Amino acid sequence: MGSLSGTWEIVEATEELNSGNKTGKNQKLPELKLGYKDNIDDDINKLFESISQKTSRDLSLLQDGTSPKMKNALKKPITVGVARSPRIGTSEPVTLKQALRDLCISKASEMAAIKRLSKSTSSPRVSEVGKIKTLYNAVVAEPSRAGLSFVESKGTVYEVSLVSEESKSVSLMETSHYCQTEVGKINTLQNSAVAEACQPGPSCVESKGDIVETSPVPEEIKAISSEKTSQTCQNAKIISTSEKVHQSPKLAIPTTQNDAEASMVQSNLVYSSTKFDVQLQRMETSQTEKQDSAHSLPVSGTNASKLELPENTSSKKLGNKALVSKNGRKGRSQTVSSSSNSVNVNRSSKLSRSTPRTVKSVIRNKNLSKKKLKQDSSSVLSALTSNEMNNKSVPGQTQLICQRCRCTLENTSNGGSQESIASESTSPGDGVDSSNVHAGGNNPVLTSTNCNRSRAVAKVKKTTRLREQLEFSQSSKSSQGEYSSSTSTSDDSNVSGSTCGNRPHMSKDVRWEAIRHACMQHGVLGLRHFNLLKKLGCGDIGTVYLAELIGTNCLFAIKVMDNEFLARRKKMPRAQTEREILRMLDHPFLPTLYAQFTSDNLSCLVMEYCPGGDLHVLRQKQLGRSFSEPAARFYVAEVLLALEYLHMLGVVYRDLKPENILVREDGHIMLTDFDLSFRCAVSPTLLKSSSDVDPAKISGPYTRSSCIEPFCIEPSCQVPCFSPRFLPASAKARKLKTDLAAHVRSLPQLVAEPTDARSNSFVGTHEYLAPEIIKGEGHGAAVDWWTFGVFLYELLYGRTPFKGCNNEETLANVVLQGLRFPDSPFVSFQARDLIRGLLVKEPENRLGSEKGAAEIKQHPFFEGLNWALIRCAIPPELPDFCDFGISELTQQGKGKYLECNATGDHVEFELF
Ligand SMILES: Nc1ncnc2c1ncn2[C@@H]1O[C@H](COP(=O)(O)OP(=O)(O)OP(=O)(O)O)[C@@H](O)[C@H]1O
Repeated sequence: MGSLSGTWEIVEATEELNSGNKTGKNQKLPELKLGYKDNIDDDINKLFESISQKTSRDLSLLQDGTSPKMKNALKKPITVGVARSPRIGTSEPVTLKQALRDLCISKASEMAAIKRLSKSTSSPRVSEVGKIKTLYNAVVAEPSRAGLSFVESKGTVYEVSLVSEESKSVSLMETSHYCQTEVGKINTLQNSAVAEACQPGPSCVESKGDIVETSPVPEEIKAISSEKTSQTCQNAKIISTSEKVHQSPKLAIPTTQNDAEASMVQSNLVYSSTKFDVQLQRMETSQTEKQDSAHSLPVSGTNASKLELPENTSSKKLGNKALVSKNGRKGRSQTVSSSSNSVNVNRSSKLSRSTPRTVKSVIRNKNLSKKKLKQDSSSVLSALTSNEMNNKSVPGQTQLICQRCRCTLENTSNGGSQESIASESTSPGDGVDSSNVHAGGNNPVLTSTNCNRSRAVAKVKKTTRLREQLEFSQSSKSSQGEYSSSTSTSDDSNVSGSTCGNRPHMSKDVRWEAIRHACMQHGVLGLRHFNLLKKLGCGDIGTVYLAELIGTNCLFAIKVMDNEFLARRKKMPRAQTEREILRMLDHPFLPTLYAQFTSDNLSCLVMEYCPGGDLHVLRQKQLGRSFSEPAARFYVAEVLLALEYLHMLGVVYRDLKPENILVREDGHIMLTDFDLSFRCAVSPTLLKSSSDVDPAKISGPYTRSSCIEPFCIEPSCQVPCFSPRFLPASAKARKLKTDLAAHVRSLPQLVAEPTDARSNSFVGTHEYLAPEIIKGEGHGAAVDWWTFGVFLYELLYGRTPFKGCNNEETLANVVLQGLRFPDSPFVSFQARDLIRGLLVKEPENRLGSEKGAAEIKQHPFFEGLNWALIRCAIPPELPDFCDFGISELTQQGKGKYLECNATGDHVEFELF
């Protein structure tokens, strides 16, 4: 045979087979026709037989000196029933040797594949069956590992719930049949993705074409607590690669970190590729109804997170499957498919009103039960807020009081509504209090009809109860009242009136009572109801006075702004911004706005009074004009929390400096002055942090030791018997700490601060301006981390780091000069390291630019700090803190600083 290989040709010619030997030349080899319907073994056998017969016959002929005519005949194409190429109708000449080799290889491959399959299903490249089996295994294995379970079949709908390790009850029997189809492959792919999403670890699913490979989940990740698991389960990453195009589909289901926010689960599926565009989309195809199966996983609550899988499609369409999240169709999740060649990674996700991914079955310990309770409360609260109380809600008690304030209703109907945080919300109704709403959520609007009011009262009562419940569950050991992450918005009117509101963290404040009482008594609050005692200071847009609400012994700081002046100087927008931001705030380290009104073209903001002066003045009073490190740490920590909160509300502060940090009566701080802030949208995102930690940003001991609250383990807390014998206790403690720190860092991180916000304004204070502002490149939230670094520097060293002889030089230094630390006073490595991380000139490399305050909080400078209880921490001692008694102030203030005609409408006093 070998000697004749060059003379024999086998040409696939299906057409010729069908047309019945048009040339007539093939008639000489009819026995080589192989039928499509014969099985491959028969075909091969026949082929071999024919070839051997012909070969021996021709050989004998040739040897006998047969005519060359016969040789030519042997070169004619023969028809082979089994097409080698999918291009049917075309002929491809193939040598006999090749054909035989192909056949043999093919056969051998088949055999080997079958053999391999019988041993293991791990190799998906064997055949379709192999692939499907592999995929099937992926489905079976992954959910079971990730705590997913299939429960019921509902047509084509896959319901996938996220359950923890404990509740893994997998009913796999129902899944077997669907894996026999291409739909099964798709479903498997998707389920793998979902399963991966629930993996409490950083593993990912890689899909290469039809093949799904699932990386194992590290054991230590599995071992995290179920609470952490549920958090972790919100994050997922899928990397899928089709044959030709690499894709990076991402399934990200970010969730909020705190309990109140946990009620909102956001699903964001980003699945992009060029050829393998994947959308989650239901495809109604009757043809495949039989093939499809649905598997629903047990979910607690009525709203499971559902993924709806496409009903069948042929394998050719696999690359273009659309996977649809049911949530997405309900508007709960976003589905983003990329167009070709663009990997659309939409990391941002919007908080939706979706029902929380509850995991009742998993909640076994008390903590989780509590958390669940809180989630339920908050979800109900948020539901009420969004659905029932939209534009109507106010806390019950205040509502009742304010109902009697005719002024309130008049003001409401008068409009005076101004744009507020939420686009849909307006907040008229002066004299009406605020309601507790989620940040950036719905601001209440009180309607003027009694009917609506009474309905609102009922709802508000309900909400108040819920909020109390929530507050109760959220309360810490602090004796200083409740803290809630929710925000109150006060009413607003630039016409006239007043605001009496109630903010959770100040709900027991007597000043609220005083304001309410005044509201009831006078109807409309105005300047005439205050004794202006002292001018506290004068800013760009207004003057701040210390004032007493007449007859109440309650002191307030009233910021008075002349509207005409503002309009002339085009500063109205700044005043407006400040007013809007103040209305949103409800935080212990940010000012509380008690009321606002307009009198005689003067806009007035009634705020909490801080008798401790500002940090700039306080610093001057320190020994060496700088704060000790513990004092500085205390102040910057509180400022950090305030900034974090502002960022979460979509406020980039931009004007951080000691002058704007006021000291409260109790020694804690209050960040004021928001007229230079800018507001932006925030899209809370859950980031995987293990790979996200950029070691370049953090040097020094960060990698070795870090505050890992709440798992922080001091060496003194070590239980010696838990330490391995061969390790000294301190080494063991260090190792444990490092492990835990690494573990905490590997957990997903909620980023609820604006990371993409942009502004081009040139605002700030020279010595505090970030390089990107000076360069006019556009800036975002990272400017606050720059100023935070300058602020810390100034507190510790008594001067700012880039100060020049004049403003121009200062600006040049900010952009060009490297950071230097003076030799004295002595400042710890950790403090300098933090400053170094913050004062990075490129905003994208700056500490905090990626994950916001959370990134900064983890810095060793704050090690051991109990962030949650910082309000209970004892503030630094205040030097000769001069707290005027109210009577003294009243005596001092009357007529001395201001001339205020309290009885009439006309108010005269020095403004600027
Ligand atoms: N709630 C308050 N309690 C005590 N003092 C306050 C209070 N709010 C403001 N002040 C003081 O009043 C002064 C003027 O404050 P204001 O915010 O109007 O101006 P500013 O801080 O100079 O900012 P800007 O010029 O950007 O408006 C400040 O120096 C501040 O110390």
